[in-house]
Amino acid sequence: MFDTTLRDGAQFEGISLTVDDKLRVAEQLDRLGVRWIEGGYPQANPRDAEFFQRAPSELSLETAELVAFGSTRRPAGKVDDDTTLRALVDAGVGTACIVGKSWDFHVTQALGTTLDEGVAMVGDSVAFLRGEGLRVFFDAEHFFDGYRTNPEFALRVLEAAAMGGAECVVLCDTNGGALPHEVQAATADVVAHLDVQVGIHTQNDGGCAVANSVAAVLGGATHLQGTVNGYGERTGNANLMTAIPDLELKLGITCLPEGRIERLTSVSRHVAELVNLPPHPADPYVGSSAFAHKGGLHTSGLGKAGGATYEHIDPAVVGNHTRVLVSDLGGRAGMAMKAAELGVELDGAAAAALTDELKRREALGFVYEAADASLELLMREAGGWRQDLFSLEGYRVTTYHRHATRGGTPIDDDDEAMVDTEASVKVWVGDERLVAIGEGNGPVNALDHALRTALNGRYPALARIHLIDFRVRVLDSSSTTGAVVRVLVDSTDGEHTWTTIGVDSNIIEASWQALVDSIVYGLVHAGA
Ligand SMILES: CC(=O)SCCNC(=O)CCNC(=O)[C@H](O)C(C)(C)COP(=O)(O)OP(=O)(O)OC[C@H]1O[C@@H](n2cnc3c(N)ncnc32)[C@H](O)[C@@H]1OP(=O)(O)O
Ligand SMILES: CC(=O)C(=O)O
Repeated sequence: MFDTTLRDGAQFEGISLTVDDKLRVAEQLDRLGVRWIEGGYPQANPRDAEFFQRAPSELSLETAELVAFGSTRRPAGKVDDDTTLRALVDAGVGTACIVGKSWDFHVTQALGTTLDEGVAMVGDSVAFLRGEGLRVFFDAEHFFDGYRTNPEFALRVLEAAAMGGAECVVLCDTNGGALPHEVQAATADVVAHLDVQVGIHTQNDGGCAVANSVAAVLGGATHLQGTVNGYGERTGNANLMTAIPDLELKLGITCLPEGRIERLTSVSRHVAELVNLPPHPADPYVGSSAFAHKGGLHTSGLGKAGGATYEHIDPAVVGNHTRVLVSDLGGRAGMAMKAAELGVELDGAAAAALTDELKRREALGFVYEAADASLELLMREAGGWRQDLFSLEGYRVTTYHRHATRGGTPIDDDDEAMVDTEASVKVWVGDERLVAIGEGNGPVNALDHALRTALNGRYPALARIHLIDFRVRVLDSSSTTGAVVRVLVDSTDGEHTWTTIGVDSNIIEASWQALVDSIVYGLVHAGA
């Protein structure tokens, strides 16, 4: 397993890693147990060079070794004064991976040289690095396109790398357009032809990067390059989070040290945090939706005979877990399973009644799969529970926009438009009536302040509950400003986060519903 998240992954649009980020990603890769970590292109930029300088003292790798990436010498150049090759030697690692062209079209057009010189660039460069004491892997760029149009030249390039001392020639589908059957056949041909290890590196332009990696392994490749979450140039690389379990769990080919595959989900999500990209829910094996069941027929089967009915593996094997989603596409069985997941007791009659109520609400625009906290409150109510923390008598919100000009004339020289919002809330706690006013930078903020002021001192846990996100979606945009809106609010108590929902044609009322659910849920879970 050769991970190139820090090199090819860094070529993904939207990723820009600091040296500290790169060190943290390398720690995660080592935690997962890959054999090789391609740390970057030391000649390309000061960040990658600094990574290789700092890594020996700041990383203590247990299973992985660092590899430095570069290219062959320039056409008609000399290996001794080639800055890329020198940077690889100076990177201070034991292994280099260099890329060279194996498609005749690229040699003549992109490099602007002859095919013989193209072959010499590869052989000379590998031999130079070997002479400097490095182990060398050779990435044969555009191998499958080259093999399709001029197999004799493509194989000559691989031979030159092998003769120069490369211990692995890596067949690259650089444009990502190959299909599995051709990758498998070409790989098998190379394996039969050469005496060195053969590897595979695929891009995902045809959506086949993982399939092509698996096909190459079936064709005899024993070195697989890929990235965490499939990050990489353009549409990305082979996603190791998919390829590793495909190979280990489906084909019985060991990729990681014993006991590491169960770290797959946590490493995937941790690296997503480090590169600052949201994890993709539908990613196989590690995505949050990978084992999330929504259809009523599915959840019913799952409830009767367990995960094997609708899950291709036990999610725990890759560190993930089963989730049940309730929606208007589900029935009683899914509702009962979701209640059990949330720790709410719901008998059959209550589950059936709530299923009908939920379908009615979803028709109005509620989506409970996105708002587990509001769903839990609904379930509790279906089981006979009533929240007695507070009840609303009424609220009022006013926003005053005072313009900076009057009749086109500024009111005074430095006056700017002012928008003030004030809310008043009247609630009952038991038989005590509480009235409070709150100011805010908008209606929801003002209502939140007013409600907290009214409840001040009653529930100390309220101080720990904060809103962290607020999303509004217009549900019937044809009604323009009269449309129904859906508000989702994310909240936290510093330890857990939860999501609540409100739907109404009045955005303030929808927000109020989500706000109240958020506070009630937070207080109930704090034991208030
Ligand atoms: C398939 C892959 O993903 S390979 C990795 C691709 N990743 C990157 O390119 C990221 C890092 N790259 C860089 O920072 C820069 O491109 C550098 C530092 C490597 C080179 O920068 P520059 O010298 O300014 O060259 P520039 O980027 O404009 O062009 C690339 C040069 O490399 C040459 N080149 C391309 N492939 C190879 C190769 N396999 N061996 C030697 N030279 C090559 C090109 O012909 C071009 O040379 P030219 O300037 O004489 O036309
Ligand atoms: C080397 C590489 O990243 C490629 O050929 O796609």
